[in-house]
Amino acid sequence: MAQLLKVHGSQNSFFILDQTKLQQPLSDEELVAFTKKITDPQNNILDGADGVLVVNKPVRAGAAAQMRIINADGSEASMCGNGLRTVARYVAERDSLTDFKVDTMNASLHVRKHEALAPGVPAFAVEISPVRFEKDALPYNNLGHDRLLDTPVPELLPGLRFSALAVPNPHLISFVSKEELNGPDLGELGARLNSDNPYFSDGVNVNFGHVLGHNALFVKTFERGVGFTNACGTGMSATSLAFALVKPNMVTFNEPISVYNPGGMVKTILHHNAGEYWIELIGNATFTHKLEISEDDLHQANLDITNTAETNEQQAYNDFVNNLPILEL
Ligand SMILES: N[C@@H](CCC[C@H](N)C(=O)O)C(=O)O
Repeated sequence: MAQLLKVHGSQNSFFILDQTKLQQPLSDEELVAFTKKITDPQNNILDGADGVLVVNKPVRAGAAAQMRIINADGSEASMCGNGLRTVARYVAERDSLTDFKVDTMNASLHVRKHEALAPGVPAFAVEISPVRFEKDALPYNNLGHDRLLDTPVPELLPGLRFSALAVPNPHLISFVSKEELNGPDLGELGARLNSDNPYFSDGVNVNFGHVLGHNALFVKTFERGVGFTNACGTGMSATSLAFALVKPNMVTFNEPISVYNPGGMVKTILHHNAGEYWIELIGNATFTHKLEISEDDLHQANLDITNTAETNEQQAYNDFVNNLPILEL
C-alpha cells in the first residue's frame, strides 16, 4: 500500500506523494493523470486540492529530498512556497532533520523548522529564491516594458499599476483598494492571462495586494493552473518584495511582514544580500489526513482509497485563524 498525505499551508491544499517509498515511481504522464483526478473536487476525495507535491530523492549534492509541484490542471510549476513548507515538515519528520535543503526545479532551497504559530500549529520557514524581474524570466511579451515595477499597463487593466516578479515562478502584482480587491477584476484578469493571450505565453499567477499598514498586507491570488486559491506562498512572497520596492516607507527589510490571506496568515522577511533579493516565508505546515491507496491504483489514476484517517490538526489551525485580528475588508 502507498500512503498519501492531505496537507495545507494557509489552506492552500495539496496531496503529498513520496515516490521514494514506491516500488516503481510514476511516469510524468501518470503523475499528470493522477493529479488531475485526485485534485478535482467532483471526484470527492477530501474536496480535491490545488495540486500534488511529489517527493523524490535529491538531485543535487547537499539536499535531503526533491519536491516537484504539479498544479491541478496537470501543468508543472517551478516552485510552491506553501507546498515547500509542508514538504519540509514531511521530510523533517521522515528523516529526523530540522534544518536542511530541498531541491526544486531551479534551485536547492534552505528550509528549517520554526516555532509553532500557535498551540498545535506546526510551522516551517522556507527560502524563496531566486528572484528575477526581467521580462524573459517570467516570461511576458508585447507590453512595451522590459520590467514592470508599479507600471501602468492599460493592455492588462486600465487604471491599475503592475509589478512582475519571477520567484522563480511568475507573478503579476497590483496594489489595490478594498473595492478593487473584492470586485471582479482579479478573476477576469487571471482567467484571461491563463488562457491563450498575447502577453503571458506560459500563464502567470495574479496577485492583488491591499496595504494594511507598516509591514502588513492582505494578498488574494488567482493561481496559474488552479484558479482562485486560499493563499499562494510564492505570491505572498513576491507581493511582499513588490510592496517594499513600490512603497519603501511602508516596509522594513529583515523584519517580519504579516501577510494575511483568505486562508489565514503567514510572515515574510525580505533580505537583500550581494545585490540579490531573497525572501523567507514562515507559516503553518498542517497535515489533515493520511490516505492509503494501492500502487497499481496510483499508476492507473484509479481513486480507490482504501483507508482515510484524520490527524485532528485542523481544529488547532481553525483556532489560530479565529484568533487573528478581524480585518475590515
Ligand atoms: N500555491 C503555490 C504556487 C503553486 C504554483 C503556481 N500555481 C504556478 O503555476 O506557478 C505557492 O504556495 O507558492
